[in-house]
Order: sequence, then structure tokens, then C-alpha cells
Amino acid sequence: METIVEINNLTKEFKGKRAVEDVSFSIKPGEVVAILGPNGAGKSTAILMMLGLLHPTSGTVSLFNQKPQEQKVRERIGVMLQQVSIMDALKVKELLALFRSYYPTPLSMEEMIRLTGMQGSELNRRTDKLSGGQKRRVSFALAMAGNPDLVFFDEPTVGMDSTARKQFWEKVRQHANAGKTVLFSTHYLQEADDVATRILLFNEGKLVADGSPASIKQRLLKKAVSFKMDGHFPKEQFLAMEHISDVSEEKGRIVIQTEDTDRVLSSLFSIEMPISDIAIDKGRLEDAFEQLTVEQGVS
Ligand SMILES: Nc1ncnc2c1ncn2[C@@H]1O[C@H](COP(=O)(O)OP(=O)(O)OP(=O)(O)O)[C@@H](O)[C@H]1O
Repeated sequence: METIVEINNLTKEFKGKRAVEDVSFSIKPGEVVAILGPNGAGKSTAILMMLGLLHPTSGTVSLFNQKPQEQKVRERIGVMLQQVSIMDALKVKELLALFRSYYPTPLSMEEMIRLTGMQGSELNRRTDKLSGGQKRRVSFALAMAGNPDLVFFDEPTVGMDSTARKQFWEKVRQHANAGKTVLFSTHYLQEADDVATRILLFNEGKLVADGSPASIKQRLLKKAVSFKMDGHFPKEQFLAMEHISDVSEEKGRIVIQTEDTDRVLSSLFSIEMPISDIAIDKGRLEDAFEQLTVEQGVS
């Protein structure tokens, strides 16, 4: 099976500061991969290096087993970057035709027009006269012009309302269902979970986790058992118990962090702790993600 993306020990330094640090992974055909991470995690820098638009300080990138700058590679990829820059002097229709001409097996003009969601005289409008949302849809159509085997989207849904977001992902899903590979970056954990088959979790330039959305969630979610307790709070005793990673007192309740809430409960009952008003918290994704921005990473 052809490897679509292969990255080895990729590092990028800007004035001595590492934006991407020793990242390695490979992507197979048909994967829908989310690069997930907070602001400044290195997502855009990694994507620009994958596209050959930024030279790595060290490490290698290959797309379809070739350098990203190769013409043969260019013909098989599509790109939508964060800054929407489309040529202002052209009409929408002219721009679509121009991009189609770059590729050996482009989408039909009708298909591209459908992706823009525009009709009739709108297509004769110069692109500098379009709204922000229209510009984004046109850049999406341009990214898809070559019916790409691999398409990159850098934070594609920033600034889209929920309807536009839904429509966008629907079209991306259709493309993926045809066996194409999709790589996108996002801040939104929910989006990565909804759309991706695999999540690469970045934090402070490092790849801190790589797996299915389910496995990443399991790894990130902090589960807890909390309760009220009569008398003295025996913190050390709790910390010495198995499966308990942390204990704190919050708003009159004892909160125990654990990977296994069932076992902790059964231990608490077996030693007959005077506890009441027990609650189990299975963890919230958004909290888990926020945690990442303050931790060094997930080990
Ligand atoms: N051209 C540049 N010159 C200097 N520093 C840069 C440059 N580009 C990125 N950086 C720095 O590298 C780090 C990673 O930035 P990058 O844009 O890749 O992160 P990101 O995960 O895409 O963030 P965001 O979600 O905010 O877009 C940041 O600290 C950023 O300030």
C-alpha cells in the first residue's frame, strides 16, 4: 500500500525556538487525520513543511514517497490554508477554470461550482468583492480542483457558522468516502472527534499522542470520584491506595482522580470510609483539552 505522508524527525526552529520538535508519523490512504492542538502547538508550521512551503531545520517529509515540491506530488494534492488569499483581479468562474487547468484530472466545472455554493451572476463577481464566507467556499473549491488524493485544510472552519461548518464537513466526508486522504488542523476537539479517523495531538511543538479518537479521548479524559466525608480528610491514606492518582478537597467535597472509578469505589466501601453523596465524573473532553495547554504533554 502506498504511503501518503511520511515524516521523520521533523524539526523547525525559529530563532532558536522550536515550533515543531522531532515529529515522526506516517499516513496511509483513506485516513482522515486531525492535527489537534492549542494555539502555537506547531500545527500550521508542520503543515507548511509537509507542503514544502517551509524548509525543515532538520528531518524529512515525503508525500507519495517523493519530495513535496515535485510536480507529480503537486498534481495529487489540494490545499486550503488559514489565510484565504485568492487572486483578487479574477472573476470566480475564471479562477475556477484557472485552477482546473493546473491538474491532469480535475473536477468538472459543474462540480466546482457546486462546491462554491454560488450561482448565476455571483460567479461573474470578482473575488475581492466576495464575502468572507464566499471566499472560504471558493478556496475550498480550489483546494478540491484536482480531485486530490491528499487534501490539507489548516483550521478550515474558523469563522464559519454552524451551518457552514456542517456543510463543509459533509463535503469533506464525501471526498474521504471516495478513498481520498484528508489532513486537517483544528483547535476543536469535538470536530476532530466527529470527523477524523485518527488524531495527532500536538502540544508545544511535540506530537504527544497519536491514535483513534476513542483512544485519545480515553487517554485524555480525567475520571474522578467525589463525595462528602465526615471528620478528618485522610489525604495520605487515599494517596497510598491503588488506582488513585490524585486527591483534593474542593467546595466541601473530596475529589479523587482515577483511571478506574469502579475499583476506587469498591476499595472505599471495603474499608468502610464514612462517605456520602457520591458522584462519578467520567470527564469532559473540553476540560481535558484545556488541561493540555497547562501541562507539558501527555506521557
Ligand atoms: N514565521 C515564524 N517566525 C517566528 N516564529 C514563528 C513563525 N511561525 C510560527 N512561529 C512560532 O512557532 C510556534 C508554532 O506556531 P504555529 O503557527 O505552527 O502553531 P499552531 O498550532 O498552528 O497555532 P494556531 O492554532 O494559533 O494557528 C508559535 O510559537 C509561533 O509563534
